[in-house]
Amino acid sequence: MLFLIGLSALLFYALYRYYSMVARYPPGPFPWPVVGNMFQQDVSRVHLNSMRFAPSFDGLYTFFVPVPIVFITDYDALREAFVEKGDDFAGRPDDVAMQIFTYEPNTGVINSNGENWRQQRRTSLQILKDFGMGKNLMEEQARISLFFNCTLASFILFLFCYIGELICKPRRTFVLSSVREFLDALEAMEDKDRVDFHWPIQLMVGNIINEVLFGYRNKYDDCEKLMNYVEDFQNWMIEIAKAPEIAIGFVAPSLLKVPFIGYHCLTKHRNNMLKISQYVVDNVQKCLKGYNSEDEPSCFVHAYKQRMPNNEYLDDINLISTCNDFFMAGQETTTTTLRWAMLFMAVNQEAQDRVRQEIETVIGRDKLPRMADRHKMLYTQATILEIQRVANIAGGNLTRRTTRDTVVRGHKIPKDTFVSGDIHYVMARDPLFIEPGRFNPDRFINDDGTALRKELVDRMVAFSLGKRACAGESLARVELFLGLTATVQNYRLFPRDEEPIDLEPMPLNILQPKKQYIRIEKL
Ligand code: HEM
Repeated sequence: MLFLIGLSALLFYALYRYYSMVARYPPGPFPWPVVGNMFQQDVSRVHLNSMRFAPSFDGLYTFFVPVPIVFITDYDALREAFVEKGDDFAGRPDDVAMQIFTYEPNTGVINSNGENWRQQRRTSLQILKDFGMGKNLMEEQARISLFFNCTLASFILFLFCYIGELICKPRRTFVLSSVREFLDALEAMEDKDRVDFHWPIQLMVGNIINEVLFGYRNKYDDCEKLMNYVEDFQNWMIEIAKAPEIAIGFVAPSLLKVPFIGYHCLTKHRNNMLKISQYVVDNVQKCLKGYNSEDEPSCFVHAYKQRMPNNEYLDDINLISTCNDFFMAGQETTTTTLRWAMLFMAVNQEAQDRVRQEIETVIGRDKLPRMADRHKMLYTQATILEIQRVANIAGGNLTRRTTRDTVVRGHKIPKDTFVSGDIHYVMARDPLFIEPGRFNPDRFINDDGTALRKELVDRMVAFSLGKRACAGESLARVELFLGLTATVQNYRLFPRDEEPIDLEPMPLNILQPKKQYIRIEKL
């Protein structure tokens, strides 16, 4: 009897402790002791979890798997957390997933923390900017209008500066060269009635990041190593998604120290990642052999190396890890979005015609589109926003970690809590997206057709928000714009009569379309 009373008291105390812990987090679906909400989630379709749970809570909820993760599902709450309280949400977890994915602990951009992350991210963004990604590419427009407005003296000064810059800093055309090769590959296809865009897009995007990082492109008929990297990486992602044993590392990280458990839950998967990353390591090392500190850097590796003497955080391991991050993050995301783009264009003939009409008016048929043209192409911009919104490729966003105790929407969130900014849910369910399931680029354009609707553009959060938002956004935007417009300028895309297009994504972390074919017609 005494034993039973003692056991009940212990049980009661354990329950009290558990639910006291639960009460420290924002409310969410009821968690059961020990297992939390683990059995309430759809592991293969994590992006659908918030569809079930978010409507019952006020923009954020906690899910225990069994460690607590706070999901932020409302745009304003996401802004409050990631932008207004950006520093509080700028951490990444140091959990088993991060150990599997990172080249070395706390190196590179995606998974590092603190000052090392800040320095790697800042340096990478500066290098990309120097190479003309983002703003610089768009400056051409401003220069041309300056040409007509200035006085003679300032015009001569401007001309000297402009020519000087052209000589010293030759404008790189990483993206355009790869887009041209992509069009050549389409041209060379014999059967245009049955085109799978996967590999042509994958190689275009892979070559762009390859050239940015290592200074060279793979020829289409000699790119086995790049293709192996892509295939191995995809298989590895599928393997990880189907490896329930990794969950042990989340539930009881201390068990990872036990050799057998540690090997199966962590080391085996990590070793596979290191094998795949050998492509990046080899390329970085090859690139470093050709480095000369006196030369103008022609690729990311050289530019990073040149900065090393002036920054104690920049070293060879961080260089490899950062290249690894950019190579990984820079391929599947943009490739998947462009693959969806081609399918949406084939399904939505009217939208495709309107994009082509705009290309013909602004650019014509004879030259390839440039980023500078984008500002005159409102409908095309709206179409790309809508493609990203409907494709909604991030099944689960990268997890953040709170760096201190903080508050969102009046709910306390303790330091070191894992947080997921549920960008998938925001793009699929924000009330400003009327009929969210319908592909409708016009939703992004104001009533008189003169500008984009800022409040909706802000809610297209595919690149996430705040200090940890996508570091490759400017490059990705260039790839999406040039990849899509160059295709539509040169080809008409149709569904095949005998094969309707399937817009249901595959259940992976990055929501890819299923393998399928469309018909293209040269213009
Ligand atoms: C359509 C294409 C892309 C999409 C939708 C996308 C989306 C994202 C998202 C959602 C995140 C996580 C942000 C967060 O923690 O809240 C992220 C992070 C990141 N992305 Fe992208 N991305 C794309 C393309 C790229 C490209 C082309 C590169 C590299 C060239 C890149 C490099 C990175 C890096 C390095 C991070 C980590 C940033 C950090 O932790 O500071 N991404 N991206």
